[in-house]
Amino acid sequence: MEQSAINLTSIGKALFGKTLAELQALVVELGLTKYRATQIFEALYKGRVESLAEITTLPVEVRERLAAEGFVVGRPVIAQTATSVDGTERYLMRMGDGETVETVWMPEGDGGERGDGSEAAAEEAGEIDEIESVGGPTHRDEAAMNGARGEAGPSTSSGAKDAPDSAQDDTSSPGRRKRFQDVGTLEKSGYRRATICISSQVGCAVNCQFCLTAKLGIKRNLTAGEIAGQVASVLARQGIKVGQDRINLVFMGMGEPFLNYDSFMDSVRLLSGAMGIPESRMTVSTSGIEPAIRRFAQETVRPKLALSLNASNDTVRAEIMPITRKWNIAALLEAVDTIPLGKREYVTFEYVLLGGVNDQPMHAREVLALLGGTKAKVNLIVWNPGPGIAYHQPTPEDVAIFQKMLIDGGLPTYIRRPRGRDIYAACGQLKRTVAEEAGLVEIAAAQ
Ligand SMILES: C[S@@+](CC[C@H](N)C(=O)[O-])C[C@H]1O[C@@H](n2cnc3c(N)ncnc32)[C@H](O)[C@@H]1O
Ligand code: SF4
Repeated sequence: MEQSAINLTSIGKALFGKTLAELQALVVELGLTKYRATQIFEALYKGRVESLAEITTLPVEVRERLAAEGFVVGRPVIAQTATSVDGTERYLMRMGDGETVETVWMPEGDGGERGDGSEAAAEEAGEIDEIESVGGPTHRDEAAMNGARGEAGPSTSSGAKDAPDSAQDDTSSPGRRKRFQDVGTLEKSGYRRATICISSQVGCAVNCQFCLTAKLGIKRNLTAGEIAGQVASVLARQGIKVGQDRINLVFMGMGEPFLNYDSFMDSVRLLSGAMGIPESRMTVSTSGIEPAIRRFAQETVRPKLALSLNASNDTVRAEIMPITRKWNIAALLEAVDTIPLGKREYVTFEYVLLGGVNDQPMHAREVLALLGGTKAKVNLIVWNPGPGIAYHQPTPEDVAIFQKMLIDGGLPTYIRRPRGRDIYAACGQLKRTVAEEAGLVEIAAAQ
């Protein structure tokens, strides 16, 4: 790995993240032939090189010229790792200017992608071979055409299959063990399946009261190269063969992707166009930035959308997510309605269950009133605790009742499997310093 990739203060000299057109402009400016840009492009995104020296398709003098001009590959570097008992790996990713974010590797995923209409979810459920991604009616139109709530959604039995595995991490249960054995089986059958959770900002400005990342505040946006580069670094570490292995991406790590919209969307284009991961295998989660949701609805290439609803009315939501005072639930749902959905595509509504705050039957009824009759599915997330955050986990009984009420009301409802809670890698736990300072996580230096 080139030393300058770590010490570089200017991230502007990073090649990783540049489009082919940008690389072409760059090489032409240096007086090199345009074809060199294609070689660099291939090496960066397909060859997964970490340093200029590894771009052996380029003549030595061209590599030296690039180095002399200060250019580096500049892909995020895995500086530290933590491994969970459940197989999840959490990486501390260091950027060119020394800032760090966290990225999570989840063999087999966390269930967050289930039932969202994505290719991955549908294949997993054995529903389809192929899926239409954009251009259909909006989620309310489609539901109306189906004539019934949740008619096109996963069956309630499939929701029940993900049964409340309680508010506790249950990695010792036979069911859980079987899921991990399945990874080995998949490997033997020739491919691997995993989900990578990506960060979009260093910290976050949104200040959700239940989220550990919020405690960081916002330091800066990540560039498109830094967002896509997290994926490239993890794929390289895991030896993943894109096109053969099944990789899902969730933009659910540190930060609010829709407050870094342009870089987020540029990274989507790099990941799909240059790195070959279809956008139908990507899901972006937003806390609800209304103008950005409307913009997202206009994109021709876009991931699936997950909206962090997290409360059934504006009063509770404003308490736990102060951003609700800017854009309330009604405004968010109207914006979501403008998204043209594929035939089997759903909008996911994430709902973090906080004991005694938003997890009671009256809240479930309000959720049904908000989302009933739409092409929505709900992902319940049992709150993951963090130091200094004074919420409680819901009881397993309350989780079960909440899920059953939504399913009975016609909303496909899943419970997200918590991954890597023991290493602070689960939803909303990505805040390295707090966890480490509290002595809760053992971090190993990356090999
Ligand atoms: C960490 S956020 C990142 C994406 C985006 N900023 C958002 O809020 O949707 C991903 C999901 O984690 C949820 N979350 C945050 N803190 C959590 C916690 N402590 N336990 C469980 N889920 C949490 C959020 O509500 C959101 O649905
Ligand atoms: S839940 Fe999402 S938007 Fe809210 S503070 Fe955490 S990362 Fe930011």
